[in-house]
Amino acid sequence: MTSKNKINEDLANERRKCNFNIEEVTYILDGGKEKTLQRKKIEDVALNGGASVDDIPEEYLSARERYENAIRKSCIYTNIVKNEVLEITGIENYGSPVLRRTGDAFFKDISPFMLHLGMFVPSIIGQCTAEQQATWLPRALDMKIIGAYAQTELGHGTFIRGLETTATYDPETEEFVLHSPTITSYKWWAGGLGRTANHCTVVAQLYTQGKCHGTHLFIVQIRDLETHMPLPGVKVGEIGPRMGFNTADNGFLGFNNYRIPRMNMMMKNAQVLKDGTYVKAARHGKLTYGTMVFVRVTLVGEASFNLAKAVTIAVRYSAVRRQSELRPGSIEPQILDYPTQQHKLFICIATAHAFQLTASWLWNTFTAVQAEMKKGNVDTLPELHALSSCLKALSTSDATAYIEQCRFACGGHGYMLSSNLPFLYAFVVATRTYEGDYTVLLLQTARFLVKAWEQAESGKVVTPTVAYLNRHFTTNGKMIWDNSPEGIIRVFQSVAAGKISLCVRSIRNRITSGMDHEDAWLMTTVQLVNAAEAHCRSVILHTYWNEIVRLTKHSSDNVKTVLNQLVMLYLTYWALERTGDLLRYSTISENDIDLLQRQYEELLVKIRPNAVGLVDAFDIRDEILQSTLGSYDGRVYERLMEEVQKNPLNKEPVDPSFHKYLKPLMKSKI
Ligand SMILES: CCCCCCCCCCCCCCCCCCCCCCC/C=C/C(=O)SCCNC(=O)CCNC(=O)[C@H](O)C(C)(C)COP(=O)(O)OP(=O)(O)OC[C@H]1O[C@@H](n2cnc3c(N)ncnc32)[C@H](O)[C@@H]1OP(=O)(O)O
Ligand SMILES: Cc1cc2nc3c(=O)[nH]c(=O)nc-3n(C[C@H](O)[C@H](O)[C@H](O)COP(=O)(O)OP(=O)(O)OC[C@H]3O[C@@H](n4cnc5c(N)ncnc54)[C@H](O)[C@@H]3O)c2cc1C
Repeated sequence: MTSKNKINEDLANERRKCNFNIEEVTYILDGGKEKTLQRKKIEDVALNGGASVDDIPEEYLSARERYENAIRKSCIYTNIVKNEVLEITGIENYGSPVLRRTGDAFFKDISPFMLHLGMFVPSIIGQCTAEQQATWLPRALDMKIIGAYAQTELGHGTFIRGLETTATYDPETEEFVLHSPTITSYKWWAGGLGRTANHCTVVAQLYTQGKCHGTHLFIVQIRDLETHMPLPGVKVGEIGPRMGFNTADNGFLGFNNYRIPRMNMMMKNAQVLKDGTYVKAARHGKLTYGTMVFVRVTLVGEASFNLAKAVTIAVRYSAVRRQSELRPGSIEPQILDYPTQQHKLFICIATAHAFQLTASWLWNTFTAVQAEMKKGNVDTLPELHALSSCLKALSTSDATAYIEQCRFACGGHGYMLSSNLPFLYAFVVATRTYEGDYTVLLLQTARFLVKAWEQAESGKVVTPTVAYLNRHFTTNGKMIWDNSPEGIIRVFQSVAAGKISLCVRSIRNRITSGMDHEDAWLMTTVQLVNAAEAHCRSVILHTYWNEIVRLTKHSSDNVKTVLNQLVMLYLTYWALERTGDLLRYSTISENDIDLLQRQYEELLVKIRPNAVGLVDAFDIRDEILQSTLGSYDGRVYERLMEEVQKNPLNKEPVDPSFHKYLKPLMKSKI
């Protein structure tokens, strides 16, 4: 709770109705009581200065004012983090998602420092040797240098091998010469690059001794540290207004034979020696893509957090908002009482839980794979790549759709920027594209699935996340429908196995009828995306259920009950969404589907009294929510009115345009 105002009576009633211990659920979502306490401590220190409050809301500012304001607040926040938060929590908390999320109290949109922290620093950690890290990391962590991640070009984002920027080694001077040979080779999109960064990670085609060795990463200084002027040979600027990310100064960058020292190549996975000899660390061809894998992993948690924000706003608002009448003359119901509203919102609560628990599980998988790679074992990397790709794709896509659903659930007021829902949508919809487009990433997962299918077909035991493929070859016919959580999960795995099997059959049939492998694959990609989506859905369902069982073992009865209701709602919702698939791949009958529908509607009724408690359990402070509709105290109408007072258009009773344009128009003769 963050508000000291009187609580709206409807919300107060909702909280009285809640029958479970809210803190217990918060601890589960945060990963334990210690983590919750640590988070609260960080939030207390970082937010108690009230630095986040803008006199004029940022949406009223011009592009230049907005950017300057974002820089001002980024510096305030950075100083708080450096001087106060990390003092208490220790430097190891530097990259903590808690810091990133607390930062949302300062920005409705995004900090221009985000890419420095989210990708430049991780690229130094993941792609540099220990010696290089010693040179760059302390300066970057201390914000002595500010970086961006410049990979995408005007002509290519998805197809990294097609990037055109070149880095040609010159052994005479022991330097790389960076060059942008075409208009399409200009770097485009990098966050923080346009106005803020003085350094960046540049991804370029490495040439040495006359041979191209593919894309590699380089640390490049682009601006003078004193004057901030672009250095000679560097052309840099901002790309222009966007749907969101408007305070992130996404930029363009071109080089004209611009020289950097040899040691500015990030050399953890490959090196160029002084004489120009190329030495490859022969472990895995795609280790230079590591920063993207890291960010994809973190984005699953981001999807959960942003959805949790949206549904907190929408559920609280739905408890306060009253509309229509159920019977003539009766009191108007809270809109949260409409089953259709519950149908829109409770799946969002469940999805935020599913993604949060999946994100933690994925993070553990990521760190385990990292540990193996440190020992030289890269065997688990393909599975991590397949998992992080599809989980990034689905979590960002679902979060986008559900945030929009939360906005719809708030009617007209949800369309106001002050609700924060449009900002959340514009921010999250970009995650479906950046760091790997939705379709492209699912096709990466599909490659892995087809290979796993072939292994299972030849009798090999496959890795745990696709172990259901082994079962597919030992069972005959359709999966027996079973309404238990485990039963539903098994059926979803059978759907995935069935779809992968169809893809393999299609590819083989096409090859048999004369197509080459590439065309056969291409013609099957619609099915492959579908199969990868089904696989990923089964992974999420399985992980969510397993984690709830594990994490609620010692919970109080009511917490166990409500979290079980949510996970059952999630399983049932997806079963109903996919009845076509279930009819095709399992023995489910029409009667079973009717039962599922009834079970779903009963779950809505059961969850209803705890809905506000459930969003309170996300424990997102008002400063972070930044919403007129979603604050803890439910003073929705008062806040909407207060916001009107901040509108510069209301400063004067008569707008100057009246005298300039309207009046002459009104006076003019036809
Ligand atoms: C003191 C100061 C304190 C300040 C206080 C502030 C505190 C806050 C601190 C908090 C910080 C926390 C940070 C959290 C951050 C969270 C939010 C971050 C927000 C970030 C915003 C990001 C903005 C966006 C950035 C970008 O978009 S960057 C650009 C991203 N680009 C892409 O993703 C491109 C997508 N394309 C690809 O990945 C590839 O091209 C491709 C995979 C599609 C194809 O590649 P390629 O053609 O080379 O490969 P093939 O298809 O031929 O496949 C060959 C085989 O290689 C395998 N493969 C492919 N990729 C990988 C991989 N990555 N890993 C492993 N293997 C891989 C394929 O599977 C193939 O294998 P096979 O042959 O066996 O099948
Ligand atoms: C807000 C935002 C911030 C960004 N920040 C950064 C940054 O900091 N640094 C950076 O380097 N980049 C950044 N990017 C760029 C981002 O990574 C790319 O836009 C993204 O990877 C998609 O690539 P693209 O734009 O080339 O899309 P395209 O690849 O051109 O995609 C267009 C369409 O073609 C389809 N398509 C493409 N290839 C295939 C294929 N092989 N099979 C089937 N369909 C295909 C896609 O599915 C999509 O529908 C950012 C982008 C945005 C929107």
